[in-house]
Amino acid sequence: MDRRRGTAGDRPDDSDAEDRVNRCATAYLRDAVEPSVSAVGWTIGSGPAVSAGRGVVATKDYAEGDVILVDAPLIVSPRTLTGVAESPVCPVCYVAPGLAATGSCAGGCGLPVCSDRCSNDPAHADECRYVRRLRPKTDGSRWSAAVYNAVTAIRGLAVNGGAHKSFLDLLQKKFTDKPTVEVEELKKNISMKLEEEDEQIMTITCKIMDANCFETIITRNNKLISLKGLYPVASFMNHCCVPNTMHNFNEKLQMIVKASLPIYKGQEITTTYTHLLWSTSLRQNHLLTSKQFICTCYRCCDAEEFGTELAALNCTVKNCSGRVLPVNPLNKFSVWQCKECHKLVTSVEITSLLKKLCPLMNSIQQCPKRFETILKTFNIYRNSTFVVDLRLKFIWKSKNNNLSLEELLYKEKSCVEVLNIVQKLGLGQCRLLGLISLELLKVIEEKIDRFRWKTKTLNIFKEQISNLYKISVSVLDGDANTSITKKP
Ligand SMILES: C[S@@+](CC[C@H](N)C(=O)[O-])C[C@H]1O[C@@H](n2cnc3c(N)ncnc32)[C@H](O)[C@@H]1O
Repeated sequence: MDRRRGTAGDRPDDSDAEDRVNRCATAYLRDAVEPSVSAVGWTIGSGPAVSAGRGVVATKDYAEGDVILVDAPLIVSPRTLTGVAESPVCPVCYVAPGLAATGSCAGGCGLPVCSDRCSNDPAHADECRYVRRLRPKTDGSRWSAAVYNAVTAIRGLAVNGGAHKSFLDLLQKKFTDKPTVEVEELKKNISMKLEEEDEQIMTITCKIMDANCFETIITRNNKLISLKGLYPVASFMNHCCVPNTMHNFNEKLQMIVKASLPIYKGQEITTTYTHLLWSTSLRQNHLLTSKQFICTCYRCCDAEEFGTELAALNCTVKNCSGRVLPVNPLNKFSVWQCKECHKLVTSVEITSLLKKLCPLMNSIQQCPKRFETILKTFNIYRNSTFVVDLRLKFIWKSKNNNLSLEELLYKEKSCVEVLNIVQKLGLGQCRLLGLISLELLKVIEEKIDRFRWKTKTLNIFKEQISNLYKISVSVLDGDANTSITKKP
């Protein structure tokens, strides 16, 4: 990838290449998305406004909540299975039938297709025929994990045979000399030899997915299923830890990219490749291992992350109530320092502490009482990224009508704390804001159901509910995976 920064149009080669990218992007959206929503107020290019290589730049102003882009997936596929305990989803309709219930496709491709209907689905016909010809090594009834994990790569062959194959050439590929695991495993688990050209396309497809794919969420049988989606136009959006967009997925699995912050003409349009509430070290680690770059955005440069102190650990010096933060958050070997007693802690000590802390935090179940005891016992900073993560798990997993009053109030407090962090980080109208506002709204409704409030108090709650409802609707409008049913 060309990481040079310069003015778009400085180099004739660059501007030709950018023209081609923009032509392909516009043609793709014209074909794949309804023309009414494919109008563009952005361009793909390089230059001083762009954080790396090519990026998407606004050609007009956008207000919070404005739709910037609706993109359609060029490839959607199930996530790769990493262990025998993991269950596949049907690669045609994406329901999760469970490992035991999963047979293989009646068409003989060795994929865990859930029903005859899916086996006979025209969308599955070409890949079924292709894989069958490769003679997958299965015992006739079991599905093949190797074929399943290669579905993404195999779907790249269809892209190569289609009208928008140019994206296989245009999109960034993960830089690696290592053989692609999915393709190597497929080769070992079929009786026929892969055609050289097919193998090449499959390898390119995997590298493109590694560099560009989004987590695509779909609802099946009331469960959220996480898939991989290649959205060829949105793929040109670079990362920022305070992105100015958010995205939802509609019923057709199209990605709706909206402005989460005001965006001005000439400004780069960004997304996030990590969790918004992870601390800088977690985000940096994720970006380096999965996308091979170090983010240097203004949030990453601020050890306190705009006062949220997500990375902070409590100081272990007796009688000191200070918090320890990295001196240089961009350097993983940086020394850490207590803000109060100024004691220095080496990165080795921090790493060893985090190694003990992570499994402990992961082992904590949903019970807030036990959770609070652990925080005290192990002297964990109550606003650290780990605690935020636990609060979020509790918010997502607990069912309001099953909670004791104490737990319900704890959930309310957790929602408010998360919303405060979202605000401090300046994340604007991000999806998390919509989802947490919706959860808080439901908690307040549950509280109203349980108590007989006086009219005056009720009116305050009604106003709060109405505000939360407005926020959730404006953020989650068109999101196929959330249901905002009740209008207060
Ligand atoms: C999905 S692509 C984004 C488009 C890419 N810039 C291009 O020219 O095709 C992801 C890649 O862009 C680069 N990138 C994205 N955001 C970045 C950032 N904030 N800092 C440095 N590199 C970034 C990284 O190389 C990353 O692997």
